Amino acid sequence: MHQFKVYPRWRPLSPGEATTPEIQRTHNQHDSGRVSTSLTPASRSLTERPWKSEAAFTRVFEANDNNKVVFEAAVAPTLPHVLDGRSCNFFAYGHSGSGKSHTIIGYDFENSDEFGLCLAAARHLSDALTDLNRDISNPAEELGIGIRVFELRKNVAFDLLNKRCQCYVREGSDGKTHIRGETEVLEKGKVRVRPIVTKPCWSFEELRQELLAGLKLRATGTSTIHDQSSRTHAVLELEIVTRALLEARDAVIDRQSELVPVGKRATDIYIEENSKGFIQTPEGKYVPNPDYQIDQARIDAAEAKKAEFESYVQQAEDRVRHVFESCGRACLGGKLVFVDLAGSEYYHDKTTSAVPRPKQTPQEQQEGRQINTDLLALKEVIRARALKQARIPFRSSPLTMVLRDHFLGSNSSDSYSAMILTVSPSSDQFAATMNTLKYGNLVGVASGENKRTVRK
Ligand SMILES: Nc1ncnc2c1ncn2[C@@H]1O[C@H](COP(=O)(O)OP(=O)(O)OP(=O)(O)O)[C@@H](O)[C@H]1O
Repeated sequence: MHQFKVYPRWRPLSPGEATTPEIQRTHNQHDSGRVSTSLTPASRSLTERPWKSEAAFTRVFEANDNNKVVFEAAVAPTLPHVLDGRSCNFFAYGHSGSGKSHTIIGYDFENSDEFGLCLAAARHLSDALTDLNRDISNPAEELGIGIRVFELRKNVAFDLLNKRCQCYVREGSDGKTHIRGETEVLEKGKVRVRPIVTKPCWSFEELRQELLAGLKLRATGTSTIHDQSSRTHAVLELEIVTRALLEARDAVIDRQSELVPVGKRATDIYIEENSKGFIQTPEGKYVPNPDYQIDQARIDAAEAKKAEFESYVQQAEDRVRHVFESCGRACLGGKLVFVDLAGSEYYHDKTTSAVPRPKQTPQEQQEGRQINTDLLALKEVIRARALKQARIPFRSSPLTMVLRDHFLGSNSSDSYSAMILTVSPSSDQFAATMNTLKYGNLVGVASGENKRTVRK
């Protein structure tokens, strides 16, 4: 069964907010086990009115719950699924400064009680893999954690483990999502279409260093962290890998890269022959050119070459499948995906939001529209999955395209996702907090829907 849980997390008042009154909130547990939340503003105004969610939340974390409490409740129960080879996804959503980075990445890399969810999960996974590796003698089969970190803005992914290189989110002819960068020319004229880099880590310490190095790029690559980081979705992926798996996947990228020019040449020859073989009449119709006989043998030779290179890709993909089948470890390919979603200040749902939007520049408005599209698409994907619809609208936005494989995973009928809604208790932030909880409420309700309760 696909589970999607939503957890509001209230952060403490910051030192700057110490004298501000707190938003009054009460939580009510329903028979379903889910929790509803009621908010009361410090003072009544047109935009700040009491609001009550539906029974949409699994549990509410209060300001005195540290990262360890959140990890134990929301992430730790999913680790057995990851060690069984499945994908588990965690989203943090909230206004700028509400605690998304504190929750997902954490600011304390020494005190394990304050590790962000990603690092805490990596430490637990690492410990589990150390145990599993004890009886492995072949280095190619040693289990490690492959880490990928990128920021997503529109359909561009900035690879934080590869100098913020730009990659583009596209759907391939195989129907899968590919995140690929420019074509690199290597030695001996070999070409390679650069993928998002996977850094394999064979110890927790190695992973911590890779993550820290990548996150530094997130900060220095933008003008101010708080202003800019809220306008992108940050994606951190941890996957259980072996050297054999990474090598097999690299071979797929190499074969696909080799196919690109061969496929292009076949297309070019086809177009060239057909543009010579037909002419346009004065009436605008295309008819065979009496002065040129299409060279079908040339087209066929190019197509045959393309088919040959496609078969190399197929063989490389078969090799990846073989690595999975012969590994004998169910955990191979198990994934944890953490997404620090763009700031909720950009989200606006016209059916629910009475919250005025902050004044934005035209560029911010355009980015805001894209973020809105992403977040609505995410909600619709969650809803379609809860309803077990045959067609899940993954193509609706680059964010949902990127998440497609993670949602489907190796066993789409048994996956797990959760969203942490980070909110500020400061009454100054009432509108922002309510906006975040409203989105979480929609997601929570959507994920709880099933065929019997579907609303027209
Ligand atoms: N639950 C919490 N407990 C203690 N401190 C917190 C908590 N949540 C957030 N903070 C503190 O609040 C500040 C802002 O949090 P954070 O940087 O995580 O916000 P953010 O939502 O990621 O912002 P942005 O989207 O702008 O990057 C940080 O100093 C962080 O340590």
